[in-house]
Amino acid sequence: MPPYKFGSYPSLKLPDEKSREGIARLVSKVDDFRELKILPEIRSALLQEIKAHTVLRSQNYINSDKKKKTEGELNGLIIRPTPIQTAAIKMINAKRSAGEFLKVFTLAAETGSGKTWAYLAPLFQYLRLEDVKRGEEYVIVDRKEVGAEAEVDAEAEVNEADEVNEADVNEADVKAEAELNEADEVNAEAELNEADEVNAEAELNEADEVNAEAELNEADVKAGAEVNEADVNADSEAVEFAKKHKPTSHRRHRTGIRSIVLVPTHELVDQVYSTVEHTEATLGTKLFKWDTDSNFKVFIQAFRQGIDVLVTTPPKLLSLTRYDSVRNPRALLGSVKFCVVDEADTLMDESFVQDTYNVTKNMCNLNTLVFASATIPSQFNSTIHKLFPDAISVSTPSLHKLPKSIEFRVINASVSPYKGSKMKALAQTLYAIHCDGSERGFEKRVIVFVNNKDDCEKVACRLHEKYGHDVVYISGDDTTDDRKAKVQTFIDPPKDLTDPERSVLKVLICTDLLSRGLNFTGIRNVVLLDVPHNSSDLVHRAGRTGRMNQSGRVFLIINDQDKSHVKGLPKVLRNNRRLG
Ligand SMILES: Nc1ncnc2c1ncn2[C@@H]1O[C@H](COP(=O)(O)OP(=O)(O)OP(=O)(O)O)[C@@H](O)[C@H]1O
Repeated sequence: MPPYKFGSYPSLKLPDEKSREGIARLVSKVDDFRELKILPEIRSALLQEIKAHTVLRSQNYINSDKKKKTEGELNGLIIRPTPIQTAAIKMINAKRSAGEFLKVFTLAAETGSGKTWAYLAPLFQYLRLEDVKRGEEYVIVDRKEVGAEAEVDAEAEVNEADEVNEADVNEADVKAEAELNEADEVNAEAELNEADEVNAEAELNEADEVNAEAELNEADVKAGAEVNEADVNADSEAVEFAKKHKPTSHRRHRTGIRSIVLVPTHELVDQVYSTVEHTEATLGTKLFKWDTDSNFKVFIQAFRQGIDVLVTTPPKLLSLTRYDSVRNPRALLGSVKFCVVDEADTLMDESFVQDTYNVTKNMCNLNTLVFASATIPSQFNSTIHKLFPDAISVSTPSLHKLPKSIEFRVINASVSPYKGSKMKALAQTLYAIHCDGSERGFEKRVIVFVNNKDDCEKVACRLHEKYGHDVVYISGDDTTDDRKAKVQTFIDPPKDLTDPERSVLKVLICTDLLSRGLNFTGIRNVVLLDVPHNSSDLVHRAGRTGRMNQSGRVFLIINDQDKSHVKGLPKVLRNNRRLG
């Protein structure tokens, strides 16, 4: 078992005020990606990907009463860094002092605030600079070819010294907090390392470890993992070099996995993979998705040629170690330098923590570990700080607030006309959404969350049989493909209606599993049929709408028994307070 406790995370923890203030100052100064220290090709890949796929493109369905934007207008959207993107890029990319090896960050910001790019930009930057330091083949950038972009970049070059100072100030704040806590905390990191060493030794002693035919040769991986870590100064030289050069198409093969993004669900594997995939052509990233439909032989081939970014779930990653040719997890993961644990509070809760721990402990050459989440439960926070006392919190000023763009309504099913029936209240709410004249010309989609998996079917059958709604539900019997197919209708943009006067409503009934991280495109209405078990669940479920400050509505259906649980909620929402 991991050397720490885990739990159901009843309350949320806010980073200390000093560190929040420091980050607010940092964020307020930046309004353009060009002001951030990212390499031009990474910035262009980022802007291109966001422009083409941002949820902001769904404004035509969500605000159907406003003038429809043309494709040209949508393509001309001005993309500015969100607060978490500014803070994360600045702090993760900040220069490290000599001797600093593993750096751990927790990124926390409200749902739909662009956390994926907040960790992907530093990840790409890390990979690119590592290439430079290894002396990969590069050609001098043709400035004319790169054009105005590169020139603007040269002009906008950030004053590196200032930036590092700012980051240092924040880091110092965070460190101060960690020191205060240190007295009453066991040094869990030491325990972790010790446990690792014992494990590693045991593994090395295993008779079948010496397998001449092993597909994954540990020596190769270690060789592949060899980067001049101590030479921190090489970083700034590499930045300068990379600005003037770009990679040739024939980069050297390097066995192993260089970075991993871990997520909790297969749907999220697809989502993150497709974001990275959109940059493949621009950045030449070699990526791999290890998921239910992946083939081991294909994986091994990709591994031998080198994987820049692997997207997977912890249990799936662990499943690789069950193949005869992958006996030693360290041989598999020893080359990983940058790891992201997305939806971190889920991946560190009791359903995942063992697997997350088992994979990360084998990343023995890790340089950067990023935990990203929209919520920081107290227990999660203390776990991270026990494991990594120097972990740096990067969180935004609006953390744990529901996005202002969400209109939140509480419906009491105990009163007339529902007379205690939550089903009646739900059916009535869906009927009202169906007829409200919004999302004109498009199929409307609504997501209904319940607390228990078994209730999905019951609710779906009642809605369909008694009220005639077009409903799909997530069932425990679904295969991964079944589930993905059901969810896809809600992730894709809505279909156009041939007759705009007709209103079509589709309903998805699901549990918390689908509340994490998924970008449902243009979903304007979310219904919570059960009161979520805790603030975290409330934040994530509500956060499937109102993404990137778009408008959205959340309906919470309660009855008299629930009343005491949500007593404080209206006030919190009215005054835009944080959930605790
Ligand atoms: N700077 C930006 N400007 C406009 N749109 C953006 C920007 N950054 C990301 N987006 C878009 O915002 C949407 C939400 O991004 P993302 O999924 O990364 O949010 P998140 O913070 O991870 O959400 P969650 O907490 O639910 O996981 C995506 O469609 C993404 O393309």
